[in-house]
Amino acid sequence: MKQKLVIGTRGSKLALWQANYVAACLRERYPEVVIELKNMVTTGDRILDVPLAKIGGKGLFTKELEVAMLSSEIDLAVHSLKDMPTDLPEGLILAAVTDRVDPGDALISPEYKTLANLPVNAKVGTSSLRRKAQLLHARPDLTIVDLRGNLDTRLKKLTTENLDAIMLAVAGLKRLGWDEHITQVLPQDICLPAVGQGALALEARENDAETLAMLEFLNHEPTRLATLAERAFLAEAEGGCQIPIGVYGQLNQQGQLSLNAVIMSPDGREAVRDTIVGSPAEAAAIGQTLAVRMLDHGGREILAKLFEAK
Ligand SMILES: NCc1[nH]cc(CCC(=O)O)c1CC(=O)O
Repeated sequence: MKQKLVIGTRGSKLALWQANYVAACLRERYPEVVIELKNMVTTGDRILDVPLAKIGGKGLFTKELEVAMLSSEIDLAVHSLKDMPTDLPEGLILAAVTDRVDPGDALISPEYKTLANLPVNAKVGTSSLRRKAQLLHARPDLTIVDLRGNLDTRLKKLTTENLDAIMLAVAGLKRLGWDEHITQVLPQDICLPAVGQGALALEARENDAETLAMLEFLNHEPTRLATLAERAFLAEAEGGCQIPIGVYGQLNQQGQLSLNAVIMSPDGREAVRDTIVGSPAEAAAIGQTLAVRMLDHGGREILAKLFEAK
């Protein structure tokens, strides 16, 4: 067993909460091991004034941490699984995927509370294409305003930018103890989450058997399998740019893996929805099969138009 583990993390409040959470779990499990945190700045943290969809490129919030891991400056990195690209750099693997706090998306609207209650043309802040498309699908009249920055910045913008509502992940709000701001958790028939939303990913070196073994107890196998299917779906559906996709995988009571997904045009007018159920042992194949099926049933046209528009 290692004497010391260095955890790399971004410096945002949410990232620090997540890294400290993992550090606390490790300290409790291995009281004799020194657990250190190392703060790092990623490209995604540096560029705050450009909509994420426009920066493009994968791994905006992970790359600098991965470089540090490969050079053994840090032993593991804690990320929101949602922010991790589907293909990891050579030599790095997902050592563990934690149980999800909550996969859902929340509406925060102090005045109107729910989506149905928002007045015509209400201004809603989000910088996620996925949330934008699903909001517009349900409410084509809404005006969607770009909203970037850390969770605290975004909450402040609700007031400073005169927005009627903003949308954020339930998980992030809960972790920071800000869930009392939530006025509605959107049902999944209106808004499907992002791939991996709500789960933490522990990334480590593939050849670092000691660290991998020490992290294993943090892995929640049903969540790992469900998100494996979600990530396989994304890898198959995505042509290299951010696209409006929602997907949620879950092990049901019979132990079967079910996956619900939607592919939408950015304006929310076109939508392809589908569901698949299968054996968790086939998680990756299930995700891939669903993506192919949805691409064949209208998804490809939606994506083609998206690329044309770029
Ligand atoms: N895109 C940033 C990000 N990455 C992870 C979370 C929340 C926590 C999670 O989904 O696990 C958030 C904030 C948000 O989307 O509102």
